[in-house]
Amino acid sequence: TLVTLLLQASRRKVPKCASFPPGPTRLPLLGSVHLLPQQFQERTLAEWGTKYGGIVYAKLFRTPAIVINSYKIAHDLMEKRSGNYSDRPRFILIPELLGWKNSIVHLRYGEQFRMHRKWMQDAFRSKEALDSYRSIQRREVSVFLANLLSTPEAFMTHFTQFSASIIMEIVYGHRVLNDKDKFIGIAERAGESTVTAGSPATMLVDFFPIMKLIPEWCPGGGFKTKAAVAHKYVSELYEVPYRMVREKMKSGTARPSFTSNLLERRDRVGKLTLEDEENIKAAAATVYSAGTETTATAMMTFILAMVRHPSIYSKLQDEVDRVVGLERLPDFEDRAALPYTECVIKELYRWHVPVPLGIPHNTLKSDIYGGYHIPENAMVIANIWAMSQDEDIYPNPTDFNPERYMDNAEEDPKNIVFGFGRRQCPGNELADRSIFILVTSIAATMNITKVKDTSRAEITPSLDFTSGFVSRPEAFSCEITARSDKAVRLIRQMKVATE
Ligand code: HEM
Repeated sequence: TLVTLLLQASRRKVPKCASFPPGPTRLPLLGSVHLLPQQFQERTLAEWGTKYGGIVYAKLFRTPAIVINSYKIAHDLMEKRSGNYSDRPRFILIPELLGWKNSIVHLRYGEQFRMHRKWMQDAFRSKEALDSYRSIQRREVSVFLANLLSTPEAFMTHFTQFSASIIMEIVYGHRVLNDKDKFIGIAERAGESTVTAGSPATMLVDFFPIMKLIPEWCPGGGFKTKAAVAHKYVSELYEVPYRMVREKMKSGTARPSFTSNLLERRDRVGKLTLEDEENIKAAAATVYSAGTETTATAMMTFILAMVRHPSIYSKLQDEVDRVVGLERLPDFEDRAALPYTECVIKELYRWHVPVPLGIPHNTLKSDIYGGYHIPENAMVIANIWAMSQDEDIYPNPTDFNPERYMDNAEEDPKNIVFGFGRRQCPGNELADRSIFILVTSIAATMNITKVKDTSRAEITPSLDFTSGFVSRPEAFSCEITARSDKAVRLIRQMKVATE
């Protein structure tokens, strides 16, 4: 009878008619990781898609993984069945060893996640909240344009300062005055050390939780040294700006912010617990780290695309000039009248997606899709990059071609690049508004051209991108110059008016 029961149980786990989706060979212990390179994993996972189909089954060590390379399948599972696909796998390295505790990015699907998600939705998805950030965005655009006039070659740094300043002010009410800002320094150290400590090799601990018990001095324990450095910087990011807000609130000098609003709400309903404080610190630090590099990356891609496609840039400038005129700079209200600009923005998201593999989801229960069995507790990896380059949705996907979206002919990439379902990026609207106002303001005031070598031949920047969680263009050069004296005057006037 025991044998019968066991047989029944195993039959229940994998229904007779359903097998796992096809996938690459799996070795004992390793699963399929021996087939995964350290760099540009999205490309290998996309090759698996070509070979085995839109849904692939693999094993990462002992963890079952479902790789989704097709937008339709991602939509069917992660959107339409999002109740089952919105959990995260248990990560150890980043939340436990690097100190990103209570960060929504790693929270399992449950009460605490829902609370953080609501905070994010209220602050970054409501029209009222988003509209209230416009004045900050306008001011930072004017700072950005003035910086671009004085040091155009440092455009990459200016984009980072732009997105960092906006988020610092929204999250902590702190106004950034220059690139030597103390809080930005803290956040950058936390971000950089997380990337260094979180390389694919050290991620092993996520698959072998037992490794976290290995002492630092033991062979194989080296990852813990890097993790300890990151932990120190991440704690600084959690604590220092938070304490600044608390102190300013006490002295009555705090500007309203994401952090001060959450604290006030808690204060109003009674005592603020230590647990509340931990959650608020984590939410604030997470917004900063999730929102800065991603937005800056999309803007770097915009410049790269425009240097390589001068005729598209002049068409964009023509539309902006026609709608906005030459007497003022573009504003958020102009958006509805700028259809070509809208297509350029869609295409810059798709042409090179900032977060190629998104963040893995996890199944809560087993499921059947297309006759295949999807196990419970499987890591679900949506290959956003593969979807953005899918020839069936976007013919000639490597071309930068804004016209493909005219008359809504092709899928809006915004449905892909920000992820899926209840985990979809809560900062998508804020990022999109920042990108709109930057794209149009740059088009209205600046010319972007290729640099020339000593024999005056134009140099086309290459299409090289960094590999990693966020993938941005490798550093490249271009000429950015003011379009006219009038454009320079408008930038100066806007700077004075928004200060
Ligand atoms: C162009 C800019 C951006 C891109 C491409 C981007 C992309 C993404 C992606 C792909 C995910 C994973 C979604 C999933 O799991 O399915 C994500 C999550 C997230 N993003 Fe963004 N993002 C951007 C900007 C921002 C901004 C500005 C903020 C903050 C205001 C932000 C905050 C977050 C947070 C908190 C999460 C985790 C959500 C959760 O786990 O529930 N992002 N983002």
